[in-house]
Amino acid sequence: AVLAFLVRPRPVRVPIKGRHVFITGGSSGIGLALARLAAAEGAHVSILARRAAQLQEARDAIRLATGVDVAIFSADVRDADAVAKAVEAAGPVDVLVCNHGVFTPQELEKQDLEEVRFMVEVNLMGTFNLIKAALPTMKQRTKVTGLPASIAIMSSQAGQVGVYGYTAYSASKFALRGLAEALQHEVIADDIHVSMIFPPDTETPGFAEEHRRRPDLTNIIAGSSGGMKADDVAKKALDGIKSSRFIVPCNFEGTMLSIATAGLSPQSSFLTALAEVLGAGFMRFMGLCFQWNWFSSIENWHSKKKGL
Ligand SMILES: NC(=O)C1=CN([C@@H]2O[C@H](COP(=O)(O)OP(=O)(O)OC[C@H]3O[C@@H](n4cnc5c(N)ncnc54)[C@H](OP(=O)(O)O)[C@@H]3O)[C@@H](O)[C@H]2O)C=CC1
Ligand SMILES: CCCCCCCCCCCCCCCC(=O)[C@@H](N)CO
Repeated sequence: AVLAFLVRPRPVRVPIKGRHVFITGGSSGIGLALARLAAAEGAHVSILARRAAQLQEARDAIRLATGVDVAIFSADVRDADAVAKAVEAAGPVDVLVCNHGVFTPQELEKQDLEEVRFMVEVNLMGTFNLIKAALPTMKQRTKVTGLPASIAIMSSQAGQVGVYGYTAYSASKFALRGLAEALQHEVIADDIHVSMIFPPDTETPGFAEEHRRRPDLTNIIAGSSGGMKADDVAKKALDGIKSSRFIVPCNFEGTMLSIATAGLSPQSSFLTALAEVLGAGFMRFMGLCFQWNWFSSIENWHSKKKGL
């Protein structure tokens, strides 16, 4: 009862049907699955990505699957002006999904700073550009419609725990959490609810590309969490958005990880708050077990390499 009183922001339902859902990276993988799902649920969907041909393909695929036409916008999220133009052309947004992301795993020592900067600029600065562009009209819109709105940010389980080979990627995804926590304070008065999605490895075109060059140890450590299909991640993400959850885990390991890393994040579900309060000590213990296991893998890998 105490927790039911304590949890903030208060849980609300964010409706999807008939509302404008704007998804970046909507031409591929998780973003495409989410666009299809939102369209199937009766949303007006806009998708944004760089490559126009992929956007058109995505639009055709979504039309085939749902009979719905989505609006497409070609822009690089790093280009604030281009993003602002696209958002303006798309019209006021009810649900903004910042899903675009790039990931090229490599040990920091081997990775060029150019590539580090690329990940930070797309994953982090791109999200700033997008939110800055959409927020003013989103705020007006919640006043006019009287319905809660949502800003969802695609993080990763590598945004909850640092993983070998992901120095730049994890940094960019951890940064999004700071953005999201602070932003939730700033937009709650406008009835805008922030959600962070934390998927594990997910079968997508981007992941297939990534997998070809991922260091062995990244594969081993990321393997601690079961892989998922893009459609299943999209379903979890949309459910989380609709129920205005701040933290949205996608699989069982993700639920454990979210309890272990709850920190001082907002929590609108009193059941999850209860799990966090009661589970804190045990989950810390489990986290130490996982780290023990990961450091053992790293040690073994190095001694094997020396042995060769
Ligand atoms: N797949 C996975 O294993 C996991 C993915 N994630 C996260 O989920 C999100 C989606 O991943 P996934 O579906 O695998 O990715 P994909 O690589 O399959 O798709 C990425 C999408 O983002 C777009 N995009 C990339 N860079 C930019 C840019 N600079 N400006 C505009 N659009 C851009 C791409 O289009 P285009 O290239 O044409 O611009 C594409 O539509 C990412 O944020 C990723 O970090 C999190 C955990 C696991
Ligand atoms: C309390 C104990 C919790 C236990 C669970 C721990 C599991 C952590 C595994 C981390 C996996 C990181 C995958 C990142 C995927 C990703 O983002 C890339 N594919 C790029 O897109």
